[in-house]
Amino acid sequence: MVLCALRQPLLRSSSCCGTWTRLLKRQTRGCVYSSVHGFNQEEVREKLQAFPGGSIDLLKQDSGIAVLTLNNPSRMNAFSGSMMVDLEERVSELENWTDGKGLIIQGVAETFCSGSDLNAVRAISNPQDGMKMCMFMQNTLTRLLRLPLISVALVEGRALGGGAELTTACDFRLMAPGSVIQFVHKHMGLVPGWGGAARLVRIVGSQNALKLLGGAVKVDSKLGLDIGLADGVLQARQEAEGTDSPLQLADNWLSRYTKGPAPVIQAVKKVVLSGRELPLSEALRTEKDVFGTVWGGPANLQALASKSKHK
Ligand SMILES: CC[C@H](C(=O)O)C(=O)SCCNC(=O)CCNC(=O)[C@H](O)C(C)(C)COP(=O)(O)OP(=O)(O)OC[C@H]1O[C@@H](n2cnc3c(N)ncnc32)[C@H](O)[C@@H]1OP(=O)(O)O
Repeated sequence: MVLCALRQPLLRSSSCCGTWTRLLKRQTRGCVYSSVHGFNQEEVREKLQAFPGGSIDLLKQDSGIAVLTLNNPSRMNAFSGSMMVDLEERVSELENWTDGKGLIIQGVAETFCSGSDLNAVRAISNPQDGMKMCMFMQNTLTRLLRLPLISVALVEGRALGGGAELTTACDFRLMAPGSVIQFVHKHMGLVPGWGGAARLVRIVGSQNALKLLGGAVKVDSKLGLDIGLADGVLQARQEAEGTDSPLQLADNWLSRYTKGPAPVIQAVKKVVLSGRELPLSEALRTEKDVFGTVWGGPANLQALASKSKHK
């Protein structure tokens, strides 16, 4: 298996500018589907742009933690076609963020995401268009999960359908009180198609995944913690002034894992990613390669010089 995120630096350093390079990068970085699979990214992008609405906004903070915000409040942050394209573009930006360490994904208006925009879904309900959208979103969410950033979905309100799938493309999920993650696909006569089933099995195991998909179960924060879908629950927000917002709480929660130099944090994500996705021999070789990028590096030499103790 090709682990694209780990190989990107090779692509970047050996390529020159120009349209061909950009096209090649876009096709190969997609990881799961390319022209070999009859997938034409540019064609699908054009089709999706015909269903506009909302936006995906990216804020890269000096702390090295970026915030990606789903912004389509009149539709409970459902994914319009143009938001799918936006997401792909924001992921490209993050792939090129050398100083990045962490990522928080949230929705505006105290809710996460109600899945695909049903107006767009109705318009492309034929199998051919459905397949194209599915391949586009699988590519984007695979690249999102493979970013060398430690990512967390901040779930407030509802994460439904494709919104639930999006949470599985993050390393962690934090649930606000009263929030729900629900794979409603069965009720829509569907199964997940954005890679959500494959990822869910890896997060909660096949027994729990079968229950969640087969029963379209509403996962609240308690159940989420019990089965390992949630990694933390935010405290109920006090109305008093000075209490942290959910985003501040998520930022604090994540910062314990992103504290340190970017190359080291990125290396941590890369070795875990390769362990998670690759057969053991390949994961070990990748680990060796990643180890080589930090051994004798500035952070390593500084730690050696300071004779640090780990009491
Ligand atoms: C299944 C797989 C597929 C994929 O993977 O691609 C999908 O994701 S399909 C989408 C699955 N999601 C849904 O079916 C959600 C349907 N909506 C609801 O269940 C409710 O709207 C809910 C629970 C999100 C919110 O209920 P509430 O009573 O609090 O509010 P409203 O229903 O009045 O919703 C407000 C406003 O938002 C519009 N809305 C909500 N979700 C969507 C959506 N996914 N697509 C388009 N529009 C959506 C809703 O129609 C209301 O609009 P209004 O103009 O005020 O009627």
